[in-house]
Amino acid sequence: MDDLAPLPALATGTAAPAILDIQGVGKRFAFGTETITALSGATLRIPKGEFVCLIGPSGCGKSTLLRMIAGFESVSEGTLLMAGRHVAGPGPDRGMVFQDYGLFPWLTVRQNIGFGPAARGRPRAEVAATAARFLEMVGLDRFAEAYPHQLSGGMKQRVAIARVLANQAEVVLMDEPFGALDAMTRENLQRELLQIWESTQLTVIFVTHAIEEAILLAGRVVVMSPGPGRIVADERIPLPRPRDPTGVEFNALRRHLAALLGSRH
Ligand SMILES: Nc1ncnc2c1ncn2[C@@H]1O[C@H](COP(=O)(O)OP(=O)(O)OP(=O)(O)O)[C@@H](O)[C@H]1O
Repeated sequence: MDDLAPLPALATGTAAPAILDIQGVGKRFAFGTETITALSGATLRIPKGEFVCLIGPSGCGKSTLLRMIAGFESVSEGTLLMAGRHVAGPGPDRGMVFQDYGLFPWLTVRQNIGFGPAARGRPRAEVAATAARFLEMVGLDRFAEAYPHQLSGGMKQRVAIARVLANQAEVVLMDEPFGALDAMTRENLQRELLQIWESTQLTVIFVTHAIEEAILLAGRVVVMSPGPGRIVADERIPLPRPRDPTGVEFNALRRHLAALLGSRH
């Protein structure tokens, strides 16, 4: 792929390669005459198929890390490898889902979902079949010819997820994707996202402020702190799914993560 520069020599160790290998990654921004260190020394090894949540207070560099993985921001220090290759820019193998949906308002739902394959010049029949498959996966067949302004927030977010999947993303990067939705819609989409994740080989990296959302969804929760942004903990969530937020173990994890965050959530 031309957006990922191949390494001169790939490691050939016996361990399964991580789909994302983040080693000592930092990000500095020039801000007027100052330099802001948004992230420092982030190290994470994420195997294919993992569901990882990033949590932490505002300004701890969650979005910055996600944007570097997406290839929207360069890396100031350290190395960031996707499938063994340096990330040098955006690519269809990494899809981003934003809180504000980011749909093309002039395209129908079907056209939004088929946008990536169409833009890459895939044959028309293949684009149509791909769009139909993901329309069905997110339950929006009936709204295929609707425009984004005719959809609810939850439906728009389903389109955004389907668009990323239709583009054959291997890693889905989600930046507080359900933050703007009402509680019931959020719960439905959390459940649907887990179903999609379980039925595919996707790797999901999901940013949230909400401890409960992280424990509901993730196999692993990465806790970050600000000033400068750092990874301060990397916790497994050993509970079987579906998870019960009223359960004793769930609550123990909630208290544990709140203590790590140093706050009273
Ligand atoms: N383009 C930029 N130029 C200058 N500073 C930036 C830029 N982008 C981010 N920052 C700074 O980097 C730090 C981390 O920002 P980031 O958006 O990654 O945090 P976050 O944890 O995602 O916050 P939130 O939860 O509020 O979205 C902040 O201090 C922010 O002001």
